Amino acid sequence: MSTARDLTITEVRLTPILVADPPLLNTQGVHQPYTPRLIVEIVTADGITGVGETYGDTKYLELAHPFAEQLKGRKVTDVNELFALLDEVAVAAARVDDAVDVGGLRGVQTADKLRLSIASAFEVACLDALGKSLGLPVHALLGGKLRDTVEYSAYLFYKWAGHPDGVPAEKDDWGAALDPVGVVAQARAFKERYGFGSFKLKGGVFPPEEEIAAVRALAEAFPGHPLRLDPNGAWSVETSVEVAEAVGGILEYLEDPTLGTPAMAEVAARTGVPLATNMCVTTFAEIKEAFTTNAVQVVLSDHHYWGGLRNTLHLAAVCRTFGVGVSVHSNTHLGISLAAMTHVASTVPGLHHACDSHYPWQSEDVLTERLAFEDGAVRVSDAPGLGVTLDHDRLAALHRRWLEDDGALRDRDDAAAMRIADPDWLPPAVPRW
Ligand SMILES: O=C([O-])[C@@H](O)[C@@H](O)[C@H](O)[C@@H](O)C(=O)[O-]
Ligand SMILES: [Mg+2]
Repeated sequence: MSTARDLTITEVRLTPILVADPPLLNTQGVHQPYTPRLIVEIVTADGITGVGETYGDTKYLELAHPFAEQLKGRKVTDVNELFALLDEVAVAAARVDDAVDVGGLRGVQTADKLRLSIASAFEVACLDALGKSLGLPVHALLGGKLRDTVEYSAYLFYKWAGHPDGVPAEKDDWGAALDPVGVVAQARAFKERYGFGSFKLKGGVFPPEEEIAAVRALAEAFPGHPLRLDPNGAWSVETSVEVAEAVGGILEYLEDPTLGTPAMAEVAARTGVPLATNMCVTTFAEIKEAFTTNAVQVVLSDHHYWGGLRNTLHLAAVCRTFGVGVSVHSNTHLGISLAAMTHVASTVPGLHHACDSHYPWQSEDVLTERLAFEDGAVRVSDAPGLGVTLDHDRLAALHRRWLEDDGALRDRDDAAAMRIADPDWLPPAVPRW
């Protein structure tokens, strides 16, 4: 007996929130005490709700609202149409500078990329709703999981013990990490708490010799564990080559040592150390130059800005064709996105590198139950949809924080956060070293 379903979208709810974030350092500055995210809920005529999550800065919100309007009356099965509608969402010229996005260190900021960063949350919400309606997990809608767990890497950051005095913030229990001893202690805590077997250090914060020392200390403390270093393009080609010569032999890969595909190609040619990126290949248009010049050996897909889970699979197929590895990039995110990342990663053939996730740094979430890392991995859910449940009280509380903010925190700005501690701070000119 067939059951008639009505998967027409009757309501789309957009809830901007601010979530607590520890004082994590990167080459631009430091994370603000609260960071914006956008939670998307899509409700069908049958009363099923699908959820998605993406960046929540103003430039994304101003696109999400008109896009949400266009979705009403369409069906959650019409995901291709959702992407066709994207072109109709106007992006203000001021938002497009084709320059590196200083807030997120995730490559150039084009109109398409901004649109895709919104569409991805709607795509995930549609797939969640469709999965719930069919009684199937999202991975089944993507063709089925190839593994039962997805491995993640510990994401180590140089970090202050707390946000500057007088700045309203949540406390964290990770302590400071400002030298090799601190970085190794942080790595131990990650391993003890979550069982991670590989480590990525966010670099570009201190002069390269200090970061080389930290990587060597990690290698000594955790022999045989894969290590990565990611200075977000802070180094010149010469500095990148020097670092590669110093620690290339103990790195699984070096991530975005320098900015731009030609410079990455030069480092790759001169060192032979595998290079990964979430900065120079961030759109389909950037693939040809990077792959034909052997500039990168691993692309880290961020489903938010690549345009969702299906686009991540398209990217994985292109990477496979060129013999380039693929894995998952992370910026600050919550459990909805971790679930989405885990579903898609479970379906990618030949996933040879542990994925990135900031999730352990997020003490707050909008779910009734947090996702768990066991032995450094997240179990792939077989429950319908993403397998997560929104906690409406938590969502409301984090939205209230966003409403009460005077605007200072609604757009991530790591340099502004650094200026609270160091009033003369400006985002460093690149290359910084
Ligand atoms: O959160 C950070 O400070 C990271 O640097 C983030 O902004 C990057 O997008 C990212 O984690 C990366 O791998 O480049
Ligand atoms: Mg990176």
